[in-house]
Amino acid sequence: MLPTPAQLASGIPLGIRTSTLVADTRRQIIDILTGVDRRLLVVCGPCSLHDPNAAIDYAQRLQLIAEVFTDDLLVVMRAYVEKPRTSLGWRGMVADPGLIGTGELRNGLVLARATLLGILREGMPTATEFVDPTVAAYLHDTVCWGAIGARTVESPTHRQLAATLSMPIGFKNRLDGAIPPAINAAVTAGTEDHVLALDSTGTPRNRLAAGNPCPHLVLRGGESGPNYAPSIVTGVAEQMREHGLPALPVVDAAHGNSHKDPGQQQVVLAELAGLIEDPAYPVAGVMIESNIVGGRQDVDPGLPHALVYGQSITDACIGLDDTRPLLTRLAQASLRRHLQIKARARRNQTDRRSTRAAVPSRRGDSTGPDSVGITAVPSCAR
Ligand SMILES: O=C[C@H](O)[C@H](O)COP(=O)(O)O
Ligand SMILES: C=C(OP(=O)(O)O)C(=O)O
Repeated sequence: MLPTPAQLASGIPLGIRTSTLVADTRRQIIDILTGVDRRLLVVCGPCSLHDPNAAIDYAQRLQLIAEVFTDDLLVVMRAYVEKPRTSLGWRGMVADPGLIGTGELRNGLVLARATLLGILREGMPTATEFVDPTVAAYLHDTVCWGAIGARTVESPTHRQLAATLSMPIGFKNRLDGAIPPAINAAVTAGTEDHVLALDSTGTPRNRLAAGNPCPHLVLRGGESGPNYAPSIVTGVAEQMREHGLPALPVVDAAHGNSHKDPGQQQVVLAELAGLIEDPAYPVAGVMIESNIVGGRQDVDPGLPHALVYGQSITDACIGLDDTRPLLTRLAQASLRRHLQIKARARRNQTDRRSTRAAVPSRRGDSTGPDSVGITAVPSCAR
């Protein structure tokens, strides 16, 4: 028998420092997604975690880089312990920690929870994709940002799962590039609903899910091509607002936006940095697939542990040496965007002052909001 979620959590508990980090980061991410916090969210890290030591090592190295940019970036580490596959393939640390397909789920759950906690202990906030709703019951409290991926975005079960989760959830556009299913998912997940869910003792319950506190979109490109062009991103932000979901989208520089090619991912990130400087480009963040060593490798079934340390066994990633300058460039873009918004607000204020001086009878009129691309909107959280 497997442990219940409560049994696993009591063996590998969150401490005060780590649970505070999770709660604070969730709040900060929501503020960024809704334009209250001016920084850029950066979800950055390996495509998947297979080696706990390398994962903690990456977290330590990323933390040292991220702490330099805290004024301009909120860096959250991709800590993906479940992998959705197009067809057959390794399904991640939870399902197959031994990398040989023997399904050691007990070890997988222990290793995944311990690794997520280890990353938090290094001071790095965590991001993951929720693939199996039952697994979510074991890990959700260790996660600051969550994704529902391109392969599951239309699944009612995953939308209901997101409605029960308290971290902001990003919904990816479909593999073929279709965006409306992700908008439908965000609307559904943001709505209160009765769902069948396991409680921490593993007992099935008819639970009233509050709705996700900040459902938003992740534009990951697709078979129809990349989807981070300003016209697409602006359209998505507008549609979300029309649905009463004020969260700005995140752009995934990997996957369909760069054909899983880390060289192309760097090109996309450089382009994104240029776009982000313009306050009219309404994005809250970017996603990067990065690892200690760039590229990818196959697991040899006969020698599953003869692997290059710190290199992906799923999608090819950008190496950390190349990730550092990209984060520097994104921080610069985030700062420039902020300075442009401030300069524009100052110009608007001066214009209003001169209008008032010219038309003294309009005393008492409302000045109205500044006309900048990213304005503070009410928080998603209810
Ligand atoms: O992010 C990782 C992969 O893109 C995802 O798990 C699917 O991979 P696959 O198409 O190789 O199965
Ligand atoms: C599988 C992933 O992404 P997508 O759903 O966009 O393919 C991922 O981010 O690991």
